[in-house]
Amino acid sequence: MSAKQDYDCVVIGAGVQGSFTAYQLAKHNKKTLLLEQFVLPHTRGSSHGQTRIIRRAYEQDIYTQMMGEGYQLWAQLEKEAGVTLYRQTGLLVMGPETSGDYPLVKNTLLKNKVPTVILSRDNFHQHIPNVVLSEGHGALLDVTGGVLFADRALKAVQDQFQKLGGVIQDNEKVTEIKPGPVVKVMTSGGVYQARNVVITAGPWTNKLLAHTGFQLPLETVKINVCYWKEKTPGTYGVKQHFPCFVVTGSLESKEHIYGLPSNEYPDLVKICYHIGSKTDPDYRDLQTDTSDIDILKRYVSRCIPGLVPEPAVVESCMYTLTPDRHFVLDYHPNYSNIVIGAGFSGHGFKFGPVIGKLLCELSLGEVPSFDLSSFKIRRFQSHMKSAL
Ligand SMILES: Cc1cc2nc3c(=O)[nH]c(=O)nc-3n(C[C@H](O)[C@H](O)[C@H](O)COP(=O)(O)OP(=O)(O)OC[C@H]3O[C@@H](n4cnc5c(N)ncnc54)[C@H](O)[C@@H]3O)c2cc1C
Ligand SMILES: O=C(O)[C@@H]1CCCC=N1
Repeated sequence: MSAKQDYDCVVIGAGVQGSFTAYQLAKHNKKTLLLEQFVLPHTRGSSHGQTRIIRRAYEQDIYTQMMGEGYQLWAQLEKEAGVTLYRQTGLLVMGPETSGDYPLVKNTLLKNKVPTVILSRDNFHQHIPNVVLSEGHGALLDVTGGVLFADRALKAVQDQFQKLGGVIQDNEKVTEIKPGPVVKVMTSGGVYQARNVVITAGPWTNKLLAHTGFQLPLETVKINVCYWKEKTPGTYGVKQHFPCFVVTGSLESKEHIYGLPSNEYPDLVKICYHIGSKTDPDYRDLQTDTSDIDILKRYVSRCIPGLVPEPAVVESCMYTLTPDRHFVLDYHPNYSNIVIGAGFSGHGFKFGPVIGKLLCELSLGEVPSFDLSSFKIRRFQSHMKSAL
């Protein structure tokens, strides 16, 4: 085992959140180490794949407001790295018009003056051909919604971090954390110490937190990432201005479905179900439940008639869910020099640059740029158990 190396901050986990946090710390001239258990790039966590949706359409103001800054920070990274990371397609939101999330999303967009087009049932078809709007559903377009090029973004932020002098050690799993005024981090390849540690370990968060005698109420689920073939190539393509879309749910309709235009694989449209089956991140391939694919097949054949209602490609990914589906952005309850960013609940990618900024602010002891009360650990008081 190599000799101890000292850093101002060690960030554990090089997914989107850890990579942006490390980048922000390096921007603040902190000597920063980013540790990743797998060889980069990898497909075993939550941040891989070519695309993610970016949007301001949310039920809660806080996310819509955070994304106001999010768009600016994505543009800044595009400029710094000289790459395109965002493609504007618009985001189509459909859902029961008077119940569930749709009216909340509509209200948030209008209240926050986000460019929005409300589609009526009469003009829906003219704007969005080849999609059937379900009975009783409303529809709107979050105009600046679109696609983020996820793999490219991860590489860009990690490259920028290294250009700023940051160190990435991949293929190096953290095996132990010894908290204290100086935290000791043991890995499969070395021992490091730092005044501050940030844990951004995605689905493995609780496995790491166990070393600190603490557990969060997190659940990891596997998502089947399905791609559906266009009957006529290009029908739902970015070049045809087909938007990203989200079908919001309600108590009666359990549809929580989202999709992105065909782009990454020729003639294939990515459409996924937002609810997955419980898994262990180290054994996710053993989770073989496909009931989500059955729900998607029925939706595709009913509402997206230009697609073959049988997935042509199925990949996999994981969500790390909190009970209320809001993030965890907070200090460790027992160690103020350990910051936790976790529980991104299947909607965290677009926030990567903002989360990186916020976790960096927490780690530096600065006042965070946004009110983080929705993201505090103490909201789970009744769920939490000590691992001590
Ligand atoms: C199918 C799918 C679709 C999604 N769609 C969207 C979308 O359209 N828009 C959106 O905004 N979000 C979306 N998300 C959510 C978003 O991708 C996640 O919220 C985000 O990627 C979470 O990032 P993370 O950094 O927290 O986790 P991860 O990417 O999992 O990163 C954690 C990292 O920590 C590493 N690690 C863990 N333990 C250790 C250890 N002991 N030592 C060293 N390293 C360790 C892991 O290997 C991993 O690389 C989607 C997610 C999925 C799965
Ligand atoms: O976060 C997103 O935008 C996507 C779409 C809705 C469900 C989850 N991820």
